Amino acid sequence: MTPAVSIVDVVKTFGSLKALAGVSLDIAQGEFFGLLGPNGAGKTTLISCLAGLSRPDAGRVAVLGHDVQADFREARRLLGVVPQELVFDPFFSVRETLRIQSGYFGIRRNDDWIDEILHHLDLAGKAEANMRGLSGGMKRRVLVAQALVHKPPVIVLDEPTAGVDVELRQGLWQFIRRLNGEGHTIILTTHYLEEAEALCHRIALMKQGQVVALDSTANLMAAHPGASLEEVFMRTMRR
Ligand SMILES: Nc1ncnc2c1ncn2[C@@H]1O[C@H](COP(=O)(O)OP(=O)(O)OP(=O)(O)O)[C@@H](O)[C@H]1O
Repeated sequence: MTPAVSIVDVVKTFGSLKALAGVSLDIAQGEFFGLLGPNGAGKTTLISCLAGLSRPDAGRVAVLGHDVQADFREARRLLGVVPQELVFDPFFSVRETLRIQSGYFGIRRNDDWIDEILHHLDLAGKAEANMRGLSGGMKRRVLVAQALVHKPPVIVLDEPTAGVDVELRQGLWQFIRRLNGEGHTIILTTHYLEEAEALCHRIALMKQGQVVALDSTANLMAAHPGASLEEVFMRTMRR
């Protein structure tokens, strides 16, 4: 089966800094995949290359077989990205923001799906509120909603729960799990390692632009009996 995501020998430099020093990784369709690593490891840079927002110096990235550079529109359509940074037009309401995002993908009359997403993200009561009036955690949930408007088969979440309270985090994971159960591939970066441990089938640990461990969550844990994923992470990073 075509991988959901195929990353081959990707290098990305910023001046003398190698943010990605040759990363290769396949993520299968339907996986719940964790991309973990300390600040500056290269996770967001890799996601930017995947989303076509950043051009690698070398290597190839494809989404469901569509090359991100050569076939950008199709690759982008297959991908939903929840970015780390909160960037919005403050004058639009939540619903308008989601309608505009739907329009980018050529989707009209998307309100049934928009309402369903808003319901699952506990934002239904805020549909007509202006973005500038939302709290940080609510804005982050709108970012998640924005990534889902076009029902992408591959969903990338870059630290989606930063600043989201415990109850809503649970609701968010329930919804993401459901989407995964329905066949969507999920790629998650997070610094909450207990979340990654509970959710991800397979994990890549990144350090200084390289993948330093890549295995099923069960195998990673079995190699360090009695240790939590946080301890496995710390030991791997110290090596
Ligand atoms: N546009 C840029 N210009 C210069 N350096 C950059 C740029 N984007 C990223 N970097 C550098 O590349 C390295 C990898 O950054 P990246 O944001 O990918 O890390 P990360 O693993 O996502 O970290 P975090 O967990 O803090 O989000 C860092 O050293 C960062 O400073």
